[in-house]
Amino acid sequence: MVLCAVRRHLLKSSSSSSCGAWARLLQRGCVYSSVHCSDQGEIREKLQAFPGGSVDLLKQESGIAVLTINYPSRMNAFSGSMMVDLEERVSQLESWIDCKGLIVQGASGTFCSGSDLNAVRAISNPQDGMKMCMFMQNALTRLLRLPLISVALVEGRALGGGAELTTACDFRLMASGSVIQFVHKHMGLVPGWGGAARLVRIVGSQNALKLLGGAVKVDPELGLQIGLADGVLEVPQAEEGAGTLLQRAENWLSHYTNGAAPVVQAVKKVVLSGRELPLSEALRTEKDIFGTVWGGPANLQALASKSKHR
Ligand SMILES: CCC(=O)SCCNC(=O)CCNC(=O)[C@H](O)C(C)(C)COP(=O)(O)OP(=O)(O)OC[C@H]1O[C@@H](n2cnc3c(N)ncnc32)[C@H](O)[C@@H]1OP(=O)(O)O
Repeated sequence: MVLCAVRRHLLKSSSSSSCGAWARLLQRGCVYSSVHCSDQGEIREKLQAFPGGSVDLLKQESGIAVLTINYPSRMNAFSGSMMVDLEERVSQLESWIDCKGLIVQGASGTFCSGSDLNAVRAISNPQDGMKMCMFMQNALTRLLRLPLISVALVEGRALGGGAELTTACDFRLMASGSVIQFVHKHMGLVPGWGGAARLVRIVGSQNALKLLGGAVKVDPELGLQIGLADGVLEVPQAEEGAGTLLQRAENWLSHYTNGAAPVVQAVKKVVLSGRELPLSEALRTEKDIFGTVWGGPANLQALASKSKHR
């Protein structure tokens, strides 16, 4: 059922060169099945009862958006309303036709300290916990499947659900002094927002077992060593200005997002299909996505310019 859903997303989107078709399909609902999604409205209402902070989206003309987890007084922990915010921002990104890239960051020098423990305490009964878990799994799976190239810019701490959020991006950039830590075991938990499944795919099962079993603090050096981090950025000196780290992340990301939006989106889609579909279906989907860029404006322009790849 999961595979069918993924293939439907990819095939439908590849039959149209627009990002909108892809977006509409994803917006239609859930990443798994209607069973998991039947309670979305109910849990959304419950989550809204735990307000505080916000998740802010800035879409830029460059095609790069910035998503900011913003609740500094709680180290950017996710309140209930922020979980709903996140899902809404993902919907907005799904319908952004010119999207190419996304930077996910935390406000005020730290990434995200997971779920808001005050909200967690209040909804600690198993039924609501499961619904919240599925709500966040759904939102983060859709985030990772966006037809753009995303990077988590980790400054300060990414703890618990914050660490899981980093794995819902294509890349992770760690600022000097930052830490990613799956603290779930210390909380008597395991990841439930899809973070374990994604972590295994990023660092392999041996490393994932070590990180989860030992609640290991991953600093930039270890992050690079095991492949959790894709790059390390020096935190700028105060006199260099507050926006500089973000600018550095934008520069880093631009290596992958330079070029025409349909081509960047197609790159993400072929990689996504390779990652999520069995080989025969991935090959068919790749062919269909190829068809959306073959003979397109960027392809014709490249052919006309007789470019050499030296
Ligand atoms: C999905 C599963 C999950 O995510 S479970 C949640 C996992 N996260 C955690 O357990 C984080 C718990 N918090 C901490 O370990 C520390 O607060 C960290 C983040 C290391 C920061 O320490 P420190 O720099 O000393 O600041 P502090 O403790 O004084 O925190 C500042 C204020 O922020 C709050 N805060 C922090 N994290 C959360 C959280 N997850 N939920 C709710 N509130 C949080 C602290 O309580 C503190 O608030 P206050 O100033 O005492 O009112």
